[in-house]
Amino acid sequence: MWSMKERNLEDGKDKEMITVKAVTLEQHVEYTRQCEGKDFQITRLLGAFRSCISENGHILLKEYLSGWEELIKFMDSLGMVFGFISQETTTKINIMRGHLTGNSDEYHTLQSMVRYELDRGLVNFKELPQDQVPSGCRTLLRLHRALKWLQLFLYKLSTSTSQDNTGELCALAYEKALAHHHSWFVRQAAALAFLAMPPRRELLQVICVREEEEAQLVLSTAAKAIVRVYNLTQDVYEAYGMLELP
Ligand SMILES: CCCCCCCCCCCCC/C=C/[C@@H](O)[C@H](COP(=O)(O)O)NC(=O)CCCCCCCCCCCCCCC
Repeated sequence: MWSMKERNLEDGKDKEMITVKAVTLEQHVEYTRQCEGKDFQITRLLGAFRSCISENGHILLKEYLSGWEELIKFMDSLGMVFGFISQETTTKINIMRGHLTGNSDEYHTLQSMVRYELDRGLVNFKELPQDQVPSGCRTLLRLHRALKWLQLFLYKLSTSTSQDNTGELCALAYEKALAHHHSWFVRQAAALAFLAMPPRRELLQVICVREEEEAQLVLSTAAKAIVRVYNLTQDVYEAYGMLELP
């Protein structure tokens, strides 16, 4: 049933799809009221990553960072094992917030940030001196790469079953999207964290979804919203030759 509607969207008959989705997503939002005590809510994550795209396809940095802050809440709700990943994410967000403070016009969108930092020679195309604050371009690139991991993981989770091991899904997405950007030490630490991933059913409870169909809808909708953000960001980094900033 779900995949039939999915195909309709791909065939361009998106009106019916959006109506069906809106109703079902509404039901999910209604249900999430029962989870209001929880810090993390995937609908908030979805909201942030949807609203961070402006009408002209620019990435709004404040909203983008709010999406990341939701992800930090999610990691924190999973326990201490994920602390180093959450801490690393927080460090990157704080660098970005530091840039935004007092320069809100220059750092309003990804596009304005890139222009501003390039015009002033603030982007290091060679190794960064230890005492220098990393540029917004370099810092956001790290988050951007991790977003690819998230997109793959959410997609895998949406198409998986209760028999699938979530840690393995994490590891597969990690190998594909992120591992080659990380040192040996970080890769070992990530592999250990993946072993501690809760089973799918528990994960769905954290995400606040009840049943399979709802899980597929919510996860795949979130994955699609993130793909859009990822692709727009990737285009900018590619256009300016900044995909490998050290
Ligand atoms: C909850 C499961 C979390 C799995 C996360 C998968 C990614 C794991 C690798 C993270 C390693 C973090 C350690 C530090 C890495 C840094 O070396 C490295 C490079 O930075 P540098 O160039 O400044 O040195 N930093 C990074 O790559 C930034 C990593 C940011 C990690 C963000 C992970 C977000 C995970 C969000 C999980 C949410 C799942 C939601 C499901 C509904």
